[in-house]
Amino acid sequence: MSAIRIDGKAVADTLLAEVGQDVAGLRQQGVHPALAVILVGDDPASDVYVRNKVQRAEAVGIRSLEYRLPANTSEAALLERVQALNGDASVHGILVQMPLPAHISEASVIQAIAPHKDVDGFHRENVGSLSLGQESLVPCTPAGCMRLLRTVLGEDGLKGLHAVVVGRSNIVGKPMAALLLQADCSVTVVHSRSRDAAALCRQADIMVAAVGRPAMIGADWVKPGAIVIDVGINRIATPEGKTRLIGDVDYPAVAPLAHAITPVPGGVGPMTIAGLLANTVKAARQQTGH
Ligand SMILES: Nc1nc2c(c(=O)[nH]1)N[C@@H](CN(C=O)c1ccc(C(=O)N[C@@H](CCC(=O)O)C(=O)O)cc1)CN2
Ligand SMILES: [Mg+2]
Repeated sequence: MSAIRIDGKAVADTLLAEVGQDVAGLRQQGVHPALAVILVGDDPASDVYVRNKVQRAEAVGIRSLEYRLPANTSEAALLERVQALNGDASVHGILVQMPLPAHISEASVIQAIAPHKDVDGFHRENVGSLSLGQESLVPCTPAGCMRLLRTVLGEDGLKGLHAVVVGRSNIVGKPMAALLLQADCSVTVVHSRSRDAAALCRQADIMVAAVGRPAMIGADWVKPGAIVIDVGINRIATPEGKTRLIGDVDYPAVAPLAHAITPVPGGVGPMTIAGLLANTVKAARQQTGH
């Protein structure tokens, strides 16, 4: 039996429809949610993500402000832009597209965003609230993974399961582990220094792969019947001289033994932008008391 293919595009479309209704309701009450998106430099993938964020925001009725700054923008100039947006009460969400050019400290920029406008959920105040199980703006990709898991397992279906997160990045691995723990999973985080990573992964009822290494997770890493969430988005060359996207999971090898699995593309990726817009609405509500 082949696995359930978790359709992230369909789940994201449902979330976007909910966000659209929330935005319409807020606008009737005189609140127009607004998202500022800042891109520094001309990385082609970032350019596409930013364009998609702005288009999707507008499609659900969120006002978007787009700032495209040259690659040689100084850290001071970027911080100045962030401070100006922090002080603008008509802007509810601020997002700085990552990665930033090497001469700019991502950490400094993230900490400069007002926590209540930090719709990526990367600021230490939001990270701290998440790990304490308190209300916060949650990073969009891990929040999206949780929603996909609940579509398969139901609202309470994660309780007591063993979840293994592969990767310990600040933007996916760590917040993912915190969210799974909050859902009453037993959580293991596997990383590049873990001893016998494959054996740890084979214990997983739920596996979330977020390492950025194409097809690293093969069939011998996965317990039959596991639910596999693939966060990896790796662009690889094809023999025909083109490129294509693949995940961190070897999909053709793993799908036959998993209970459910996300494809790449069309799995976790679409949830990221939908989650961002949901966070923008949440931020607008919090800031306006609606
Ligand atoms: N400030 C941020 N920077 C980055 C984030 C983030 O959440 N906040 N995440 C990634 C990039 N990203 C959004 O910014 C992102 C990545 C992928 C997708 C997506 O929809 N992927 C599709 C495939 C798209 C394609 O064909 O290229 C999929 O997986 O189906 C959306 C958003 C790093 N930076
Ligand atoms: Mg993301």
